[in-house]
Order: sequence, then C-alpha cells, then structure tokens
Amino acid sequence: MSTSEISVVRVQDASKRFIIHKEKSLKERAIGLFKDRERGKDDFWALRDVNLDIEAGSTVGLVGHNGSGKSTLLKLIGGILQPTTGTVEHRGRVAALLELGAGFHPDLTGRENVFLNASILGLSQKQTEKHFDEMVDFSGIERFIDTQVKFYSSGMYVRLAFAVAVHVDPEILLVDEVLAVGDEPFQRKCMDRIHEFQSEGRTIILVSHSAQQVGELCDRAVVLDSGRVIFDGLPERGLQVLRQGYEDARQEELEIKAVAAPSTQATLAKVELFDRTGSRAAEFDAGDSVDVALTFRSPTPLTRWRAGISIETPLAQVVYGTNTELAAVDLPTLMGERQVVFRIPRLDLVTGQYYVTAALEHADGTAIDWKSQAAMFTVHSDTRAVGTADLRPLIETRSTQDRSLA
Ligand SMILES: Nc1ncnc2c1ncn2[C@@H]1O[C@H](COP(=O)(O)OP(=O)(O)OP(=O)(O)O)[C@@H](O)[C@H]1O
Repeated sequence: MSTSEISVVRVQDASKRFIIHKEKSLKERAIGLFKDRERGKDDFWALRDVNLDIEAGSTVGLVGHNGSGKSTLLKLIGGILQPTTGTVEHRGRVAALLELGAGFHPDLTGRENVFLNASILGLSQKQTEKHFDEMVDFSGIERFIDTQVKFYSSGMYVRLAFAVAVHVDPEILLVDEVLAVGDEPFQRKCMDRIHEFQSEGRTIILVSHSAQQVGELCDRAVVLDSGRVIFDGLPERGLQVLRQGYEDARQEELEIKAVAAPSTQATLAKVELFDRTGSRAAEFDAGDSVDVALTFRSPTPLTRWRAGISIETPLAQVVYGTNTELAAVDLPTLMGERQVVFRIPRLDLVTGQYYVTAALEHADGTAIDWKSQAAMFTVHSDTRAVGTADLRPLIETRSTQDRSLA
C-alpha cells in the first residue's frame, strides 16, 4: 500500500494568507489618508508551502512558538479554514476541539449545545440521545447541563466540548491546546481517552505547548516556525529543534540588548561534564560519578546569588534538580570568573540520553541567565527497566502462608 493510500490527511503545498485591516489613527482619518482602501490592509502569510501526509492511526503533535501557525494548520485540516493556495484533504469523520468558544452557542444550554454540536459532527438526534448520558457523565457537569453555556467556566466548557467530541465516533480527532484548561483529574481522563483512541487505531492531531504531552502521546512531531514546517519526525528530535529555536531566539535577544547597552550583568558562560578522572565526558556507566561544572562570569560584584542544575530526559521530564540554596551552600560574591561544581557521586540512571539545564539566579529565585539543555550525556546500565531511576531492587519471594504461621 502506498503512503497516499493509507494517509487520512493530505496537505499539499498549502499556504494561508490573512488580510489584516489596519486601524487608522484619528489624524489619518481627519486628513483623509488611506483613501485607497487597499492601503489600510496588510497581507500576512500565516502558513507557507506546508506539505504533510498523516497516516491512519498516528498521533501527530503540532508544536512551535506562539503565532507560528499551529492553530491555523489545524483549522485547515478540519476544514474550518480554506487554504489560500494548495490543497488540504481528509478522509473520515473529523471531530475538532478548537479554541474556546468555537462550536458552542453561548445562549443555548449545555443540553441544547450537545445536540447542536453532535449534529454538526454528523450524529442524528437518535444517536445523540443514545450517547447523551455517557457524554454528560464523562463531562462531570450534569448539575449545569440545563444552564446556558455563557455562564460556564472555561473548564466546564472544555469538559462538555471534549465529552461530545470523543463520543461522536470520529476517525480523526483534532485537539487545540484546550486540554490545558481542564483541571488535573479531567486532563488525566482526557489523556486516558486519547490513549483509548490510539489503541483503536484512530488518528489524532494535537497542538500543544506541553513537551510532556507531546512526548507521552505523539509518535510524530511537526515543528512550525513562521508558518513553515522546519522539522517533521520523531517527537524527541522535534522537541530538541523547538527548544534550540527558543534558545537561539533568547541568545539573539541578549545579543541585541548587549549591542544596545553593553551588559553589566553576570552570565552563565559554560556547562561542562567531567568523569572521575577529571576528563571531559559525555558517556557514563550507571553508578559512575560525574562533575557538572558551571562557569559564571560577572563584570561587577554580584552578591546573594545561586547556581542550579536540573537533569532532564529528551522529553524535558526533570529527573533531578537542585541549587546551591536548597543544598545550603553559601556562595561568595561573584566577580570575574568562578566555577561551581555539582559532584554527583553515583549516576544511578537507566540506559538513555539525558540533558543538563543550568541556571544563574538571584537568591530570591529570579533568573539572571540560564542555558537550557546545555550539555548532553548518555548513561549505559546493565539493568533492564523502564523509567529513569536505576533503583536495582533485590527481588525475593516469600510464602505469605509461612509468615503467618511463624
Ligand atoms: N483570522 C485571522 N486574521 C488575521 N491573522 C490571523 C488570523 N488567525 C491567525 N492569524 C495570525 O496568524 C498567525 C498564526 O496564528 P496561529 O493561531 O495559527 O498561531 P499558533 O502557532 O497557533 O499560536 P499560539 O501558540 O499563540 O496559539 C499569527 O500571527 C496570528 O496573529
């Protein structure tokens, strides 16, 4: 079977242009500027030449900076927006959970909206009646089902919208960030439901700012930057590309600031890893010791500061984090260059790749400088386990009967 035969979403050379209507100032209006209507408009390309083939049964995370075009792409896939050029096709019933407000009518009650929304998604009145109790039960807002949704909190709104979306039997589920609105138990419930969807072979496309969510759910990440796809592949790599982008933007901002006003600020200059022999290293065996050495510089005296590190997985889950204040270590005034070394006596981690993020902060926790994923290392462990901590339990078995007799 060719890719095109099994793909349920196909985006070909799609671009989307928005026309932005500029507000004229009072002065411009008074002196009759912008007589030509076109001069009050600006073209803006939110997406440029996007190509995507999404296979049935995959879960794809759309990630990128604010304004990079994720929601616009999701709306094109859902058919809510049409591309300016190019084509977007999908096969199968689509349920879309887009931003708050889309899909529900504020003056109608929860109950009325469920019927309206389900019918838009292709369910007959009878089918909706059949699933109605399940939907309301899933939403957990039965007490408010006959209240107009304009009085709902954003969390209640999302609960009901999600409940409808997952009960209309969609082949493709589009989810835009809304999961972040629900409270923790509801988010967990949604995640479980999404896992169920995955095991049933349905296709999910979600926009998320949560690296953890993308790592946990997706088998593919598409990274957007200024409306273009800059990466399409494994989530681990996609999240690295995204983080590198954030880091580059931060560095660029710092450089611009530095040119505008030469900094008197202290910096975290280097993050290095050393093995027990004092050599620079990036490969360790579980149980080895590692020195994480941070080099700081300050052109003026900096008092009451702290240094911190965290060890993270490629999906940004923190395995361990500490700082000199938590460790009750007093640091002398920083002037010129100084190194702070965190010696970890045993790296009891399971086989895998890990990153060190490090920071320089004021004593009250406000950031002065930091380096995200500044150093990478690999751990080799001979134990076979999942997770990150290499706890090496001793496993023994006992007869509980013998114990009760004793
Ligand atoms: N209807 C619209 N009219 C004009 N511009 C729009 C419209 N919708 C989106 N845009 C612009 O298109 C760009 C991409 O927006 P989009 O919402 O797709 O970004 P995003 O990656 O989802 O951002 P975020 O992470 O902030 O949700 C933004 O600059 C946004 O201002």
